Amino acid sequence: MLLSLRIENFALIDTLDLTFTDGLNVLTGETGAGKSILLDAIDLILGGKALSSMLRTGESRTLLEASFSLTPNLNTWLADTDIDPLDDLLVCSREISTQNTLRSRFRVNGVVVNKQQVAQLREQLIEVTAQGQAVQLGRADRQRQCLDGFGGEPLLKQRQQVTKAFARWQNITTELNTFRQNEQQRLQNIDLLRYQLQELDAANLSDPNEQTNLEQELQRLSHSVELEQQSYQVYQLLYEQDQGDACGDLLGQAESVLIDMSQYDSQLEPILELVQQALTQVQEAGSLINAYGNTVETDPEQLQSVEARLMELKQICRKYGPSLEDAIAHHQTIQSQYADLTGEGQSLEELEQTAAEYKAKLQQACAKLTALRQKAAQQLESRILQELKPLALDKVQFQVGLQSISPTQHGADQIQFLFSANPGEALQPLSESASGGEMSRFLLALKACFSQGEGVGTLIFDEIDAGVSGHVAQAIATKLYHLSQNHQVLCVTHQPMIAAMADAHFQVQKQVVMQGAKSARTKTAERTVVQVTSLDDQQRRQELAEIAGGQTTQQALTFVDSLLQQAGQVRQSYANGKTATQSKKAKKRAVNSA
Ligand SMILES: Nc1ncnc2c1ncn2[C@@H]1O[C@H](COP(=O)(O)OP(=O)(O)OP(=O)(O)O)[C@@H](O)[C@H]1O
Repeated sequence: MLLSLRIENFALIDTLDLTFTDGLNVLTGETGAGKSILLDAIDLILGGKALSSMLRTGESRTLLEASFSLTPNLNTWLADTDIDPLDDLLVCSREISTQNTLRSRFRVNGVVVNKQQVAQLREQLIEVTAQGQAVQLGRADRQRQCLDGFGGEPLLKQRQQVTKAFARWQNITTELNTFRQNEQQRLQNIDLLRYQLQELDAANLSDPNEQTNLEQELQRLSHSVELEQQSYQVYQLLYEQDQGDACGDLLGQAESVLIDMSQYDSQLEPILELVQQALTQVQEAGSLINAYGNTVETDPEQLQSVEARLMELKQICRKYGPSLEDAIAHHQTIQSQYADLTGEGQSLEELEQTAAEYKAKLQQACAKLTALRQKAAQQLESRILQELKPLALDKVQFQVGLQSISPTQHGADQIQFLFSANPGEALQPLSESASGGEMSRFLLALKACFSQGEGVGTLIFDEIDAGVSGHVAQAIATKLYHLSQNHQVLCVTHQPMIAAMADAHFQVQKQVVMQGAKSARTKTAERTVVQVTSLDDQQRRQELAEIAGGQTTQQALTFVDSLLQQAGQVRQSYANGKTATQSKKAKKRAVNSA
């Protein structure tokens, strides 16, 4: 429940402190007096859109603060958010400043909070019903929200299921369409890769040095005759010269001479050693070249096969190289691309099957939602009719039309509120057939349907009585009073009958005052100021007379007294009804326990 409101430097308000009561709080005042400014302040505190034009002219900072009584749910929210209760209060404030840019800060019990947190609080603290909502209520989406809200937790949960199922079905449908578009390209790619794979598989590539090795072998095979002859020539030079001494013979001779010499001079021994090593190496080289010469042979078949393989590798490298190493890497890459494109991913058939399954699940979820909506629609129809009856609409017909449409994220139902205020006349869409006053009462009845049990603490009505008069206004007054017995109600009205039902009555006035003269040179200037007075009984009679008749004549005051008497009767009959219901319940409990 809203306990108090403090406003500083906002629109036409300098400073304002208001204390509210439980039950029905009524704000009255002439048109343009500033009633909506107060509601705007409450809206801003709880997350409404801030504009720099909202600040009091000449001021750069506004402070708005509302105190609410705590409820178990609010206590839980405070505990979850790590904010301490403040003397059993919840104090929400908003500071808006305009130094260069518009800045705004929300606080709860002095702790800075963000907009989402304020939005969570708002759901529990206030619900505003304004004239503009009549237009919104004509919209199909708003009517759907109303019906779903009325259906409660099970219906809202099912709607979430539908939203999830729809998102899944939409995703798979997009995937499927993309898959279909890509299919032609995919099949072409598979063909191309298959051809390349066959070619590369056949080439049997594994060693990146194969080409270099084969080129060397080619040289050897194509010069085998020369190599054989030259090997023999080298062997002779080193080892067995036909004519003259071979290198080995000459080194042997040098060795003998050096052996003799070193008998006389031991300094020659290292030289002897070098000659002996040279001799050993020459002998080894001779034996190796001899062996090599024996292996070299002319092999035209091998030469042909090397040439053919080299030709093949060159072609492969031209297509997939430039080097053999690149061609081998390309082979590995296309192997995995081919695997990706063929069968290892999802096939078109699999995707089509999954899409069909998701669609069936979506349809099932929608069907369940439709069934819950049908049930909720029946209940809402009878509840609305029940609530409209005392609002001087006892002959009204109301129906919630449900028409099947293709599934959407909100289900597969087109919802339309159908209404007829006049007996014998066909039901028409609410937005087309209800008059302004009928729409206001419909809004009020709808609010009443939602307002039983736990819910928001404060219901705010901004001129819900627009366009009505006489006994209809009285019916609205009675309904507002009934609502105020379960919730605190804050109501802006021009109707004396509604104002007469108030538990607390505030008069909003706009005055022009002289301000300034802070120094001798400063001129005084006119300023418009909104003031709010909490009326005592006497003041209240005067204000009621003012709004009833426009002047406080004796006649108007007599009318006001009759209104206050009528209000007393409404209170009394509500109290009697409540007592009767309570004793009925007590009796039932006694019977049950006996
Ligand atoms: N941000 C603002 N700055 C200055 N003046 C403003 C601002 N907002 C509203 N006003 C003025 O304050 C006055 C009160 O406006 P408000 O809408 O609160 O009146 P009201 O009492 O709700 O009137 P009605 O009964 O006609 O709806 C009007 O003269 C309006 O032009």
